[in-house]
Amino acid sequence: MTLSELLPSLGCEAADHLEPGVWPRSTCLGPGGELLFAGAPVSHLAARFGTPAYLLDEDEVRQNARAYRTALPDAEVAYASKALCTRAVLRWIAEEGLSLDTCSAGEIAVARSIGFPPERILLHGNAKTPEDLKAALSYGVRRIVVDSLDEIEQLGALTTGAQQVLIRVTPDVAAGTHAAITTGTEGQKFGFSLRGEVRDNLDRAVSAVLAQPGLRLAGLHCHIGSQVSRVDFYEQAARKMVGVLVRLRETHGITLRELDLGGGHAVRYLPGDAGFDIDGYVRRLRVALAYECASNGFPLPELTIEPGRAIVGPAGITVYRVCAVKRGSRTFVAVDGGMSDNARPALYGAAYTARLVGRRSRAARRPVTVVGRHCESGDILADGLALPDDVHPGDLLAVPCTGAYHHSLASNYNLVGRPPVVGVSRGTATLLVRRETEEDLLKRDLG
Ligand SMILES: Cc1ncc(COP(=O)(O)O)c(C=O)c1O
Ligand SMILES: N[C@@H](CCCC[NH3+])C(=O)O
Repeated sequence: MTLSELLPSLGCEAADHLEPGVWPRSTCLGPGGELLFAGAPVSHLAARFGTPAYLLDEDEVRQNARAYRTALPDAEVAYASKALCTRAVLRWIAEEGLSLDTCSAGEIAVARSIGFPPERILLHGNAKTPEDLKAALSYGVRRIVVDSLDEIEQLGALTTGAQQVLIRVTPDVAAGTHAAITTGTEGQKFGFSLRGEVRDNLDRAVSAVLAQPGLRLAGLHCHIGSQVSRVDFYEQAARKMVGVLVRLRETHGITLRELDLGGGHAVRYLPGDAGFDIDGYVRRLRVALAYECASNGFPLPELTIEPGRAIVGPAGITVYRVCAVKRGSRTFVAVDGGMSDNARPALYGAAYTARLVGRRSRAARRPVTVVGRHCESGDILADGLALPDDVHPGDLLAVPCTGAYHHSLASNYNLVGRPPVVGVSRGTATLLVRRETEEDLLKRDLG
């Protein structure tokens, strides 16, 4: 049954009462201002699981994963688990046939605990610890993406078999995103430089890998950044990377077969945000790769991509309860969460929208600043947001597009326990990660 068929039976109004493009596809407004999320009333979920809580629409995660598989049937799509790494999410990803991009022994442990096939896992990181490398080797992770000469030596010393590696390259493509999540330019910490004069340059990396009997060089990797909406930056990166493959054939006599172009595809946090055109991306990538390969007589490489945010971000919302409303030169609506469950405004100046849920108000709307409970004046969740003037303590607020880099970036600042993750599918809610309690926090403090 499609959502539009389902809406009347749920007593839903048209979904277009919500800001377009930023709420999960299954959300709609029900009677009395109720927000229905994946078929369940958000106020019921808040009563059952408490607030703040991360709610995740399982079907949307699966649909987003499937959309990549459909758009790129001949490529490997590896979900970047740093966006949200829980056992249930990795199970859905495995069932949808995706691969997995991990970046620590911890993420590998979660993948291993649900039996995620190791031949479909990659390990990333600019500073992999011996524990990270050993975890990857002991689970049989198929590809390790190496990021420094030191790592190549350390990995070479740990392997006896034929561990496949990709070399991470700095393609020097600026991705038009926030500086803190731009990862493909010279002068940031990731990848081997294409410049010959620096110590950790690509040619040295290639020679170093080829000199290690336990390593087998399978291909190259690059990742230009995150929350990137312009497809032409990926096209630029793809062209450059083929150029690099061609050059390595000339200089080192090797024809590398794998090309991993990373992730970074943008999502909409606000109605005016650009988002990401997957079909346009696929079209332009195919043309760029085909053209560059054909004109250099180079075989089309096997392609891998690593979207994280675009798969889980739009499938999640966070629900908060209002603790206090303070009216002055500015009106502050303070909620029971904040920068500990959403670090993105403080880290990247990220902007969000929010809406009152669970009741309908006829009061005039006025701009407010939604703030968190933490001891910092920068703990702002949404600014200039139009909320009904009668917003009061006890009200529920929902914030969309919180499925990626919210739970995974959450902290215990001010010793606030991290919120639960609740999976919802067709009206049924399941607790995926429980709320962190004071007991949990005390247990770690050994006095
Ligand atoms: C190597 C690598 N691949 C994939 C990703 C996923 O990025 P995103 O969640 O923006 O798709 C990241 C994070 O930016 C990354 O560092
Ligand atoms: N944490 C960033 C994304 C980082 C991507 C990882 N390389 C964000 O929330 O936007």
